[in-house]
Formats: sequence, C-alpha cells, structure tokens
Amino acid sequence: MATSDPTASPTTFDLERRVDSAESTLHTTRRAVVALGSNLGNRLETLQGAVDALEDTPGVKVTAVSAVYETDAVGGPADQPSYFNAVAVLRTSLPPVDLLDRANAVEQAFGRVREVHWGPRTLDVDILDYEDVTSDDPHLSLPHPRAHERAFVLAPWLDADPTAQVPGHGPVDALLRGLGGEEGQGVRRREDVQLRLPE
Ligand SMILES: Nc1ncnc2c1ncn2[C@@H]1O[C@H](COP(=O)(O)OP(=O)(O)OP(=O)(O)O)[C@@H](O)[C@H]1O
Ligand SMILES: Nc1nc2c(c(=O)[nH]1)N=C(CO)CN2
Repeated sequence: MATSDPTASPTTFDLERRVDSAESTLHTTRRAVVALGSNLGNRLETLQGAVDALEDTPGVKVTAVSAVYETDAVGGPADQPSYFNAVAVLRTSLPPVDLLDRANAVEQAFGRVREVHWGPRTLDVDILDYEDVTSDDPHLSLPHPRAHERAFVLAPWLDADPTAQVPGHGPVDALLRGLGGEEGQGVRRREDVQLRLPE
C-alpha cells in the first residue's frame, strides 16, 4: 500500500506518527505579550476581566501581569478620560492569528465598539510581540507597529518583563528612557490598585 495515498487505510506506523505530531503541536507553547487599555467604565474591573478571559482561553496561560498605569489619552478626540494600561505575558499554543481573534472576542465581550479612530473604549487588547516574529501584514503586524513609541505600552511592558526587547527596535527600558521615561509622557504607576495573576 502506498502510504502517500490519503484514501488508503493508515498503517500503524502512520497513526503513531500522526499522534506524535499532534502531541508536539499541543505541547509547543510560545511566548506572547499583550497590551490592555481601558478608558471607559470600571477600568480596573475590565482589565482584570480581560486577564481572566485570556486565562480561560484553551491554549493560553497568563504567566505575568504588570502593575496598572494611569495614562493620559494619546491621539483621538480631545478631553478623553485617562486610561488604565497594563501588559500581560502569555504562553500559548495558539497561532498568532488565532490569538488575535481571541483578543478581538475579548474586546467584544467587554462592549468594545469601534466608532472613532483612537476614540474612548471599554477595552483594547493588542498583541505587542509573539515570540519575536516580525510581520507587516496590516491584519496582524508584529511587533505592534506603534509599541516602541508609546510610553503607555513600554512602562507596563518593562514592569512585566524587565529584559523585554521590541524586535527591530531594541530593549524596552532604553526605548522608554528615550521617550523621557514615564514622567515626561503622562504615565503614572498606580500603587493603590493591582491586577491578580490567575492561579
Ligand atoms: N499587533 C496587533 N495587535 C492588534 N491588532 C492589530 C495588530 N496588528 C494589526 N492589527 C489590526 O489593527 C486593527 C485595528 O485595531 P484597533 O481598532 O484595536 O486599533 P487601535 O487600538 O484603535 O489603534 P492602534 O492599532 O494604534 O493601537 C485590528 O482589526 C487588527 O486586525
Ligand atoms: N493613554 C493611552 N492612549 C491611547 C491608548 C491607550 O491604550 N492608552 N490606545 C490608543 C489606541 O490603541 C490610543 N491612545
């Protein structure tokens, strides 16, 4: 029997090989970093809900969460409320586009509507980095194309992972210093609130 014929019954050897391959796919996890932002509603509850929803995703484990930063809104309409921003580090067996789909679904679950560019939102979930992959696909650009120039992203990212690098741009701590640090950019660490890392 020719084993390349897909209609032929698999041999024991074929089956073992397929099971091995499925197992290695299931067990191979990759590191991803996501940014969370909220400037409408109960911002802390929303960020915690997003962390918990990510953890509840099959194939996702949240391994670190940053401190919470209160940040002046950058871009978009004037006079927006300030944001709560945070970063979560994940291990995931989901491929990048599936992780993006899940991020979008979590945004939807928290009532995100897209009306105004950079307008106020209950929840924004962006993928900052996925195992150092680079991509300029507009549907999923990696690393996030504006991460390296946003103190509201870099400050929590540095807190969650002090050795983090933005692929193609360098260490997060140097990038943040280059922007004048947290203070110069309307980014304030909130010592009085924190996110819980799911168990
Ligand atoms: N790394 C990424 N993370 C999340 N979305 C991305 C990424 N790269 C590209 N996108 C695409 O960007 C589109 C717009 O996303 P969204 O409306 O959340 O933008 P935004 O958060 O308002 O602005 P910004 O992208 O500047 O943070 C999404 O539909 C998504 O397909
Ligand atoms: N402070 C702050 N400003 C923003 C943010 C954000 O998360 N925090 N997100 C934006 C679009 O993603 C645009 N502006």
